[in-house]
Amino acid sequence: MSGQGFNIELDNLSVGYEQSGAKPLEILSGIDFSACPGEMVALIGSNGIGKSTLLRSLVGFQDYFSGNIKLNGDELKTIDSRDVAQIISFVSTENIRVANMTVFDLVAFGRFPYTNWIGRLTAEDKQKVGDAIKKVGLSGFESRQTIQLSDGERQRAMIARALAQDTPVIILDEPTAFLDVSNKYEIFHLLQILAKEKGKTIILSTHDLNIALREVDKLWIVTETGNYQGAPEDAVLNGWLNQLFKNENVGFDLQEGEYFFKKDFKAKVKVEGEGLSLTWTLRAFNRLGYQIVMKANPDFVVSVKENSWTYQKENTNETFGSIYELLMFLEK
Ligand SMILES: Nc1ncnc2c1ncn2[C@@H]1O[C@H](COP(=O)(O)OP(=O)(O)OP(=O)(O)O)[C@@H](O)[C@H]1O
Repeated sequence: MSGQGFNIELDNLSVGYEQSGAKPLEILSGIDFSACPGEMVALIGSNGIGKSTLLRSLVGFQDYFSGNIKLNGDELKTIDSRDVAQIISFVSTENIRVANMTVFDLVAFGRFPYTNWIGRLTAEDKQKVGDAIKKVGLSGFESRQTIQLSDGERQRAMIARALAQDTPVIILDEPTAFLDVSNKYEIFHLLQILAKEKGKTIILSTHDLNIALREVDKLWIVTETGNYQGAPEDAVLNGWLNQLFKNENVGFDLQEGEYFFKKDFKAKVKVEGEGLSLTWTLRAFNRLGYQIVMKANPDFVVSVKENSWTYQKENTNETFGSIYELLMFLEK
């Protein structure tokens, strides 16, 4: 199946949980999303909105209530589970706590849909396992026990297991949750290469919105008021990202392409200068809740030169050698 690309279509899908003695608990409904081969999709939404529930339904780990999940036009429910394992691999936060075994054996588990009943690996299986370990940057870790790995290394090993499974669709639930920022970017980049070079359909849930906005082809957005899909730039321009959080203090900066926390302004500042020193001085004032003004009467003015920051207010004129010193002066 690995050579064939797969379209995924969710049509008026409703997902949730059966509850004994009570009516079923619907978590998400009216979901109309799609993804095609070569596309990397990020599923985003606030904590507890139902991202994991949706992904678990998508891989067949739990039943959905109504609507359709179609893989190349075939309803997921009608596909044999062994065949599904050759179409979709799944990396979840739950199976991160794996039993202790070597990295090689963990990744080799990815070959289970192809091995015979005793799970013997062929030379081709072993090569795919080795390639997957190399791709996630874990060469040299093959015989390391999984309990001797950091959270980030274990996360990479789980991704390698999905790569070894060599399916046309890879679904990952928060694959970058435990990683530092450089590793987050590397994993996004690696998945993007897999999508583009191998035509895989990749769907991942994430809270790393700023990275997702820069790296993925499409967003699936679930909110309390509606569900949306489109390019990250469509999401920004249509205001969908503003609906993600109930917290009215969190806003989305359309120019910067980043979320920010709304604060009451402390004072109005006019900042003069140029280049990177100016950019980062403005960032610092933003962070501390100063309103930056161009024309309105400022409460004070700061002039920025390469390595000096001069504060001017009425008769006071003070020069500082760093942003930190300037801020200490202002905040005291
Ligand atoms: N087995 C279960 N039975 C009933 N409700 C559940 C079950 N598992 C999760 N839920 C509920 O379903 C809702 C959605 O949970 P889910 O884990 O899908 O959210 P999520 O968007 O992935 O959240 P997060 O970003 O915090 O990981 C939550 O209210 C959760 O409490």
